[in-house]
Amino acid sequence: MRHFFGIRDEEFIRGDVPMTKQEIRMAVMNEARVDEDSVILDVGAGTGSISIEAALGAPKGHVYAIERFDKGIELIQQNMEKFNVSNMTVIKAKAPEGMEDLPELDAVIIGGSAGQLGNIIDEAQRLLKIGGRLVVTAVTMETGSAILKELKGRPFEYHGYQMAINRYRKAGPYHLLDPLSPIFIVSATKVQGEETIG
Ligand SMILES: C[S@@+](CC[C@H](N)C(=O)[O-])C[C@H]1O[C@@H](n2cnc3c(N)ncnc32)[C@H](O)[C@@H]1O
Repeated sequence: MRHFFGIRDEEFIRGDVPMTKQEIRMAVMNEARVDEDSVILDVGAGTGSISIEAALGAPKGHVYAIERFDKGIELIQQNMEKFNVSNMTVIKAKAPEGMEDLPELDAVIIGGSAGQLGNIIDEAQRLLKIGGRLVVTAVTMETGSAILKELKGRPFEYHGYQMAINRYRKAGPYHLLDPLSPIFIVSATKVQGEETIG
């Protein structure tokens, strides 16, 4: 049966590793154009929420999840088991390490880079098909602006936006708004030739 994106946050097994929230995850899946046979790389996979959604949305494809810390790797593996996901390979490495031997990719999603953004994008550029998608998220203004700097002069067409989600929270008979951390999303498509601003 087709997977409809939008697993609720509380369905994931979580620790103290930051996780991409449902509403943001949906935007990322949409920007990554995850299809049933997509081959996807998730860099900085954290608890695995993006990797799991992508793997369920690409049952004939494959997801590679790179995470540098053991506590994340354990959560990713637990979530794979919980969601019965087998079309996924977990790689413990600090990217761009771990990207050397990957196959051609339809999408690369970057949710963590630890000072390696330029080197990770170098590898993503090499691995992505023409028409493949690069989706980068950032919560700090510094990383948000580093993404734009790193895309300059590269063969990607891109657009971006900031998402600020305010969730309903019940307060007695009323509803208040609970804000999530605003996040920058830059969504790029690999093209032949030089960069253009979309
Ligand atoms: C904001 S969290 C990502 C959350 C994830 N998308 C999820 O839904 O659980 C960022 C993660 O990236 C990892 N990370 C940061 N830089 C990395 C790198 N260069 N290689 C691999 N993992 C990295 C961090 O350890 C952290 O778990």
